[in-house]
Amino acid sequence: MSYVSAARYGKDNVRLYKVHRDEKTGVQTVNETTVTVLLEGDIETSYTKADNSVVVATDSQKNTVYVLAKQNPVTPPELFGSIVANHFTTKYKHIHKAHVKVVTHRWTRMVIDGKPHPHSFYRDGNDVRVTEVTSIEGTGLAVRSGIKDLLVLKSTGSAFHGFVRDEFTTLPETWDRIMSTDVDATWEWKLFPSLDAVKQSVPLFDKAFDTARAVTMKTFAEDNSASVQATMYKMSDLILAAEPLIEHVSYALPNKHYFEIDLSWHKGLKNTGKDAEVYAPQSNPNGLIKCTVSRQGVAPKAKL
Ligand SMILES: O=c1[nH]c(=O)c2[nH]c(=O)[nH]c2[nH]1
Repeated sequence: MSYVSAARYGKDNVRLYKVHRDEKTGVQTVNETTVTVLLEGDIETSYTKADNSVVVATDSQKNTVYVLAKQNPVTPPELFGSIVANHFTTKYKHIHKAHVKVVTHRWTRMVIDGKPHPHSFYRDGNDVRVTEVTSIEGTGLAVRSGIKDLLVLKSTGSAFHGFVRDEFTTLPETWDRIMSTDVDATWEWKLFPSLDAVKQSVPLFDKAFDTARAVTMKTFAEDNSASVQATMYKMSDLILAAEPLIEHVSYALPNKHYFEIDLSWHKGLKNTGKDAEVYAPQSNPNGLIKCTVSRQGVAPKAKL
């Protein structure tokens, strides 16, 4: 009649904070993340036969995250995610895949009277660093890193013209528009055959994150954009060029529209075209433009 064709389960929204206290200098360093664990394996009978003997309780999964956070470094998140994912596929014979997502929230050290403060931090942006690791038994660790919710806007330097015009088209062509998006960028690393291989690459992860964030902002700011599509391709290409171990870069960019407002009805006020100053930001609908750019010679990315 029916069968379980796909199943995974685990703990979502495991919030985690870890502090490092440097005893010599008194400087403290903090890290706050939200972790998701999802396990796959020989677990069908827990669905079809109420067989809980195959269930590693999600409560135990949460406890495991806390214990591993105490016993291991939690940064970079690619390493911590790999440690947690690898734990589940090695500890339990019947668990063949473990998906671990680590969302890192920003805590930036305060500068007080020109000096970095030893133990005070502030949230300098709502963007988060997202790392997803899948430990695949007998294969290795698939690691995907990214930035999410980085809200950016440029007030000029963006055009959109030459698109299909037919009986469905009302959008005027523009050579100067506002461009705004919430950046969602991910980059996928060449498969790591083991946890040791991830450990050997530790210095690359923060470097790649800083590069991707900087490339995204610089390209967004400096590109004379023909479209969201053309700009996001340039960003992806630059990230691939900067880090040889990255095989795929994906962006998903909402096009957050700002509409001109015709105010000519009020005493002939000019507020369109080159006279536009007051705009109406739109909440919805919005464009949504996605792409994955892969290194030449690398097969298209696998769906995990
Ligand atoms: O950069 C853009 N790409 C599109 O595909 C598109 N479509 C649209 O209406 N405006 C835009 N802008």
